This record gives sequence, C-alpha cells and structure tokens, in this order.
Amino acid sequence: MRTRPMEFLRTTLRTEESETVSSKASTSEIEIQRTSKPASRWQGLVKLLKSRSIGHLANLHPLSVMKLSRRISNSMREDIGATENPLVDTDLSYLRPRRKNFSLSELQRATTFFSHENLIGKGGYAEVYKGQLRDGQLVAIKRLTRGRPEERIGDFLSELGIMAHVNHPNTAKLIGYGVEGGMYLVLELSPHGSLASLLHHERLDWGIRYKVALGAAEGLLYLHEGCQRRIIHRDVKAANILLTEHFEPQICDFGLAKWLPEQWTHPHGVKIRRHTWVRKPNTSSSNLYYLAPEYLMHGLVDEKTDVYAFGVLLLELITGRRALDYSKQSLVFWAKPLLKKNNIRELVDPSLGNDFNTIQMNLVVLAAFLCTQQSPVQRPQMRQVVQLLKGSQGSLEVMKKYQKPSFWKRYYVELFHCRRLQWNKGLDDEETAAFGSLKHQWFKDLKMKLLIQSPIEHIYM
Ligand SMILES: Nc1ncnc2c1ncn2[C@@H]1O[C@H](COP(=O)(O)OP(=O)(O)OP(=O)(O)O)[C@@H](O)[C@H]1O
Repeated sequence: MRTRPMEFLRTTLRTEESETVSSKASTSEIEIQRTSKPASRWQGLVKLLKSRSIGHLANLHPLSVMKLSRRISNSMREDIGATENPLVDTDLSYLRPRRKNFSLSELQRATTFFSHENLIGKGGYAEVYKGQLRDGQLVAIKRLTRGRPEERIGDFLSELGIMAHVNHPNTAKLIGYGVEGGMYLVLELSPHGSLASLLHHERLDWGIRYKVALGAAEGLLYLHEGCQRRIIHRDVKAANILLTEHFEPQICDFGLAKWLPEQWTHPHGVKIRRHTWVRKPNTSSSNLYYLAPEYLMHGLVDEKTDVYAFGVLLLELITGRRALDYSKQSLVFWAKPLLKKNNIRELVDPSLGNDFNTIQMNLVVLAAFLCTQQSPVQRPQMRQVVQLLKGSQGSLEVMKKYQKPSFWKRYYVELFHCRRLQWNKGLDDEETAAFGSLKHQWFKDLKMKLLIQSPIEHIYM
C-alpha cells in the first residue's frame, strides 16, 4: 500500500484528540501514532522519514526523496531537538496547548471554498484567505501554493515548527494546521492586515508608527534572545508585520526562519548552505532591498541580518516610502546621506507634517541609521535597539559604542569572517573566486592602514 506524501503528513501530524488510527496505515505508523506524545509525534516523523518510510514518498523523484528525508531529519533534529538531546522534553512543551488539525472540509466551509472575496493576501509562496470557524472565530488561512512538492513540505514543516514554538505578543498566533488536499496554516486574523498595506495606502499617525517600531523590535528581540530556541527570521519586511485590532505589531511568515545554534560564540556569521528544498530569499522583487550586504554577497546570516532589515523597516516608517520605490530607487541609498546629517526635515514622511513627537523621531532615525550600517559589526543588537527606541539610560552608551566603530575591531572581525568562509567547505567556484578577490582587497587595505597607523596598533592587530 503506497501512501501519498500528503496522506503521510496528515497521519503523522494528526493530533491525539482527533486521532482515529487509519486501518490502512502500517503497523509501525500505528505504533508511532498511538504512543505519540506531541514530542514523539515529531520524532515519529523523523523516524519514518529516516527509515523504511521513505517508500511513503514514492511519487517524488527518488533523489529528492533521499535528500528530503535526510534534510528534514537533520532540520527537525536541529529545529525541534534531537532524540538523544536531553533538552527535547522541556523544549517540546511549546507544542502545548495543542494546535488543531483542520480537515479540508472545515477549511472550505470557513472560507466559502477559498472564494476570491476571501483572499486577503498573496505572498511569493502562499495565498492567505480570511475565514470564520464554526465557533465564530475569525482566522487567516495560509495555503501554500508555490514551489515543488518537496519544497512546500520543507517550508510547511519549518514554518509550522517555528510558529508552534514562538509565543510573544509581537509574533503571529498559530491556531492550527491542515494537511488534507494541500498544506495550510491557520492563524489568528489580524484585522488591519499587514503594515505594508496600511503604511503605503493610508495615512498612519506617528503614534502608531512608533508603537509598531517598538513592538516589532521587541518581537525580534524575543526571537533572537527570548524564546527557548533562538531564531533568525530572515524575512523581516513591512509585508510580514501584521497589525492587531489595537495596532500591536505581530511578526509573521516564518517560512525562511532559521534556528540559531545553542552556543553562539562568534558575534558574526554562519553560512547557510544552499539546500534546494529550503526556500531561498525572494530576490526578484523589492525584498532584495531588505537584505543585508553580507547576506546578499555571501549568504551569511546571523541576528544582524534581521537588524539590517529592521533598519529598512524603520526607514519606511519614518519616510512613508517603500524599500524600493516606483522609480526603482533604494530607500537606503536615498536616506543614507540624510541620516548622516540627521536631516529630519527631509527624511520625514510629508504626510505627517509636523505632527510627530520630536524626541521619538530622533530616536527612530538614529536607530535606523545604526541598523542599516554596511558592516554587521557596526550594527547594534536588538536588545540595544529596543533600549535606543525607548530612549532608556543605556541608549547613550549604545550610541557612543556604535557611532565610532574601531577600525581595528572591524578589520579583525572581517578577517576572521573571511577565514570562516575559507574553512567552510562547500564554496563553489564563483564563491572561491569572490573570496580570493575580497581577501586580496582586504589585505591591500590593511597594508595601507598599517603603514599609516602607529606601531602599537600594528602589534595589537
Ligand atoms: N494572520 C493574518 N491576518 C491578516 N492578514 C494576513 C495574515 N497572515 C498573512 N496575511 C496577509 O497575507 C500576506 C502574505 O502572507 P505571508 O507573508 O505569510 O505569505 P508568503 O507567501 O509566505 O509571503 P512572502 O512572499 O513574503 O514569503 C501578508 O503580507 C498579509 O497581508
């Protein structure tokens, strides 16, 4: 008996409450489902994928199946915690309260068969429909539409795993999921939609803009430092900030998000390998203008990648402009000279007039300036960004620290970074060549600097 991928996912992810074990499922599947606690259900998925269950994905290309099973196993181990990892049990407490597994008919009923009138959002990978559940609750149902089946499964599992893990007032809320006739995430509905739609189509008061800036910063700080397993979002942009009834911002779309290692010893950079089934950043559109230079050039990501994108978001809030405007001008390039001169008059959205709090505006402008620094080392951490936006005591220190970066510190980190790249196996020809020329340039610059710097600095280098 062959099980199609969707059925396979459905049986594996089925919640205990609604579970009526399919008589068609194999004995080992039944065992895994019967004995499954929420934690072991995920491990069950990994086990099934790792072992004989590869046969369940028989209608995918054999090579894809092998890759998928290995990568999902690895990523689930990385994402949810390995079986042998003692942290697993505590880690998986986030799966409670359990998310509901919706049947296709429940989702169809909620959205009037995914009618066009209920379509409230369309991203590069999904369509989002407004729906109403039987109990009257309004929801947003995200239906994954793009990509190859294995890509969609990867995206779905990754987003589901991360959304089930996060719990903060400034992150979107997951209600449940569906795996019948497609892959669906059921989220709480944000009545005002995304910041992108509101900011660029309506006049948004400064008070709301400041609230959004602070809330989104707190949401990111939570992802980077506050949740049990730390997360880089990798897709921070105005379209991925939802607004609740009271304009509280909520970070959504975790399709690209990555878990950070438990021990993060170096302040800078991990290379994300290019898995074919992992969604790459959408570089075809204005998304490109949220991407930090080191991410664009080398595919290196860490918390500072999110900090850069957050800086672009702040610029959008200040100026009311898009990251890439209609004349294809980059907001960062346009704003940089004005930020350097702290030319608030030119920066501020003309639709605001003088209707803003000057202290708050100055803080947000300064935060935007620091967050969009070219070098990740010169960008503050989200903890410091929150302090800065609040204008709290420590913010003066943050300013001093990041406004005059030490040349040597920057070079040291970049050289270290450069070595990391070299150590990292798997550079392709293009990257090796790029690495070679960068190294050459860095050393040339360095030699120049060494000639003009004092010998003491030379020694400390
Ligand atoms: N919970 C929600 N409530 C209201 N609207 C939502 C909700 N979730 C998503 N949307 C709308 O749907 C749009 C697309 O959603 P989302 O960003 O999750 O899709 P995506 O295909 O993953 O996007 P991307 O191309 O950015 O990766 C959002 O920009 C927003 O306008």
